[in-house]
Amino acid sequence: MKIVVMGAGAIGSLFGGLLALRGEDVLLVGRRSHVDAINSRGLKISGMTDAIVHVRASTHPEEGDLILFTVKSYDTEKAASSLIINDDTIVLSLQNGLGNEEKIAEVVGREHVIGGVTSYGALFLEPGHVSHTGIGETVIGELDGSITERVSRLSDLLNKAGIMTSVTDSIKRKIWEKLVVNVGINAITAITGVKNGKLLEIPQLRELMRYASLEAVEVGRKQGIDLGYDLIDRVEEVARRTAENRSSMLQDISRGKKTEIDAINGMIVRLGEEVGVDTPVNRILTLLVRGIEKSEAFRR
Ligand SMILES: NC(=O)C1=CN([C@@H]2O[C@H](COP(=O)(O)OP(=O)(O)OC[C@H]3O[C@@H](n4cnc5c(N)ncnc54)[C@H](OP(=O)(O)O)[C@@H]3O)[C@@H](O)[C@H]2O)C=CC1
Ligand SMILES: CC(C)(CO)C(=O)C(=O)O
Repeated sequence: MKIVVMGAGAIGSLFGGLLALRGEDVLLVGRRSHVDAINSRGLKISGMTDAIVHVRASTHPEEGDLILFTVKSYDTEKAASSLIINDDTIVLSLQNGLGNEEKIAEVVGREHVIGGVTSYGALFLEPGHVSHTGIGETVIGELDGSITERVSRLSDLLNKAGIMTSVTDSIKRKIWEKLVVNVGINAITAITGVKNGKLLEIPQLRELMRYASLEAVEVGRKQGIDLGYDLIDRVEEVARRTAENRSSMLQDISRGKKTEIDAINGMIVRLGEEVGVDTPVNRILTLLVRGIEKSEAFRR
């Protein structure tokens, strides 16, 4: 199986690197400086995995049997348009936020797309070097909920590479559950500059986190997704488990990079409008993050 990683940044390089370490045929597709570093010195993975992986890298995709799709949500359409697929190609999105699978499906065809969420953690340190920062479950599933041979085969492939993976018949709910966690944690940490754990220690931020998550659960339920209100407590549990993390949105803001706000809190606002649920907390969080993205003063 030829594997192409579309968007070899932090998580894509880690997954591609782990698969290549297991002897899989992998091509990492990323930006020029990262590609050049990998082609000259190999991919360095540090942290929870320690390895130099000799894996091919390019700035342009080639045809693949499996495409691991790991660009940020705002790059989805452009990256999907550059894919080269055959009749049997599977495109597995591991992105955060809502709507990525649909955008990819619009470009390559729905039958090619499998959804995924991962609690693995990775950090892009410098060109040619990523850090493996967290281990968690990866869940994949067909968009229509069927349990197919190809999704089971894909799960086996990832498990063989040491990436703990299971198959679900409700990937949409899994994506929503991860979304609710990101809605609760990411924007508030990005605006206030605190690590995830502080959201539990500072009563005002904890209250805000619960309101933002609650709005997301209400919108999801109105959209017909079977989300329980206990999810709000799970958001707190994730903040506790990742207490020392600087959320991905906080990291993006600190580096002066665009954030995934539109696919996270912004998506709750948009969908809330569609189904008639008011989302004032997410609206303000979205406006603040968009404003900070435009403001030099907040770069740390
Ligand atoms: N990092 C993590 O621990 C986790 C991340 N995720 C999700 O996975 C997705 C990716 O996250 P992450 O790896 O952190 O992000 P990164 O920004 O580190 O990785 C994406 C990479 O793709 C590159 N890229 C974008 N478009 C193209 C293109 N057309 N051709 C070549 N390269 C391209 C980007 O370059 P450039 O930056 O120059 O645009 C960047 O290097 C996000 O949705 C994130 O929320 C999910 C779970 C964990
Ligand atoms: C789970 C959490 C909030 C961990 O930091 C995350 O997914 C992120 O930062 O994007």
